[in-house]
Amino acid sequence: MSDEIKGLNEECGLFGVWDDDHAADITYLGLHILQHRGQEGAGIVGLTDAGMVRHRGLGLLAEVFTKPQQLASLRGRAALGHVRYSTAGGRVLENIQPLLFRFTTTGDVALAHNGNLTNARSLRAQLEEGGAIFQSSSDTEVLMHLIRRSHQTTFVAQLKDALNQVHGGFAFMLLTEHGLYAASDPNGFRPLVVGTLPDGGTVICSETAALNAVGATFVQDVAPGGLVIVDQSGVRFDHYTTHTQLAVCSMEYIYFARPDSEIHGVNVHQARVRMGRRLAQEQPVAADIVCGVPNSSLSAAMGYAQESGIPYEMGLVKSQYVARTFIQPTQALRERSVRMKLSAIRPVVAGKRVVLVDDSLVRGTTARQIVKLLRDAGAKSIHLRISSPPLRFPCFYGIDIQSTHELMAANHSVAAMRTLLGVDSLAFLSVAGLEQSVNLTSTAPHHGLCVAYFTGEYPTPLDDYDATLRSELAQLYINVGEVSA
Ligand SMILES: O=P(O)(O)OC[C@H]1O[C@H](OP(=O)(O)OP(=O)(O)O)[C@H](O)[C@@H]1O
Ligand SMILES: NC(=O)CC[C@H](N)C(=O)O
Ligand SMILES: [Mg+2]
Repeated sequence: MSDEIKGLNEECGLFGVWDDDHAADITYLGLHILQHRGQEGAGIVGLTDAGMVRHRGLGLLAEVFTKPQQLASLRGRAALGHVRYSTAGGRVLENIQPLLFRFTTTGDVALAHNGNLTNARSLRAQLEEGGAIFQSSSDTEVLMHLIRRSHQTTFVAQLKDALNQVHGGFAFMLLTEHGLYAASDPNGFRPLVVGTLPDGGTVICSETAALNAVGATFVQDVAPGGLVIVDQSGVRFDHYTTHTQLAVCSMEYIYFARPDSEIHGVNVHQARVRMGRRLAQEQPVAADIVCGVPNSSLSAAMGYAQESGIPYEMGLVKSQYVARTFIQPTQALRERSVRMKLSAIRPVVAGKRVVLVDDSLVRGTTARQIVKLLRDAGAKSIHLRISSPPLRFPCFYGIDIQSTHELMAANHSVAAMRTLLGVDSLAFLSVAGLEQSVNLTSTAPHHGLCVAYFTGEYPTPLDDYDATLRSELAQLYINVGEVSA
């Protein structure tokens, strides 16, 4: 499996329904709202009168479900869906989730996962040694093998046993004939929420935006270490461990999640506006206009403009029909899609001193292209402001950066990046500024956020990834303090 671990992928979206006649259709709609979380593949398993039926494929949801019959065949009172962006295991059909396991004695199980397991490689090696035969190369599958090998006697006890053996980032959902189950890792890295449908059914999914879209009412976030069990007796909020410490992925607030979602009570758009405001306080500059980089930085740009008093302008336009660049799998594809995706509005930027606000700088592809666009359109000066701290360390909990090699800020000082990007000034939000802007009500370190990609402080041991990271870091230029040049 190690050869197949990709360095350039990110997260996934989960959506499950229990006890509604339209479970599969609702799941389809919910996945559509979560499409931004994964574009490599999609799948839905429906619990039908004829047992569990699955339809899955590579590509966007609309590319996978092309005929009404594909969805109709999944109809029943429960369903589980997934949109994938791989973190471990290749972009091949057998890794597209939900994974479906057929058991003639105990009934079928569908499994879906958002996150990345840090000890999957070593667990798999042990399991294979013991005779396990895997059907995929994704990290996700180890959970099912651990469930089946558990000596506990009930499914819930076996599941808890298995959840205590996997490490890293996970929001897991499982569907059986008897219930829908959802679990969050002990740090709650990835978002996962529970809602109620108008007719009393239950929805569990990655983001509240998907609850809203299907008319469900938010009930609560799945707690770190929590296990939610939904079956004929209702919804139970249980847990598999009490050794927990909230460390929500801060990149969810910065970039991944939809602005209309709420994670642990914090609206994503409003958090981004506060990041922009704080950035304006920390890194002011004299300029004529503030422009965001559509889409994800528009909230932060608005915040920067509000706080600085510099007019907010639409300097860049985005084509609606090009997918997110950050999660395109190769550098060549990323560069091409940035060019196809954005263009400058010449009369807005010509002759102006522009504060360009983006939410993150990963490889620098987007910023390099935009600077060129703005210069070509006649901008007088460009002051790039990033509403997150410099990304200098990889993530092993589900974001698509598993190596320092591709991180611009891990390989260059802020001053060197300013020159490489061709901007007049460059500055980032501080880690404290980020934490206070998100403003989670948590007493955990970093106000309940994971900021490992900025500070190198990982909330958990890195298991299978530890040795590689250490050797990479030993070779790097990293000066963690500096945020402006
Ligand atoms: O430094 P880079 O490697 O270019 O990556 C960073 C960029 O990628 C993301 O945008 P993306 O275009 O993926 O999505 P968006 O349209 O939602 O902002 C992010 O918002 C930055 O703009
Ligand atoms: N991005 C994700 O959450 C991916 C889930 C899982 N690690 C996979 O690669 O399929
Ligand atoms: Mg962007």
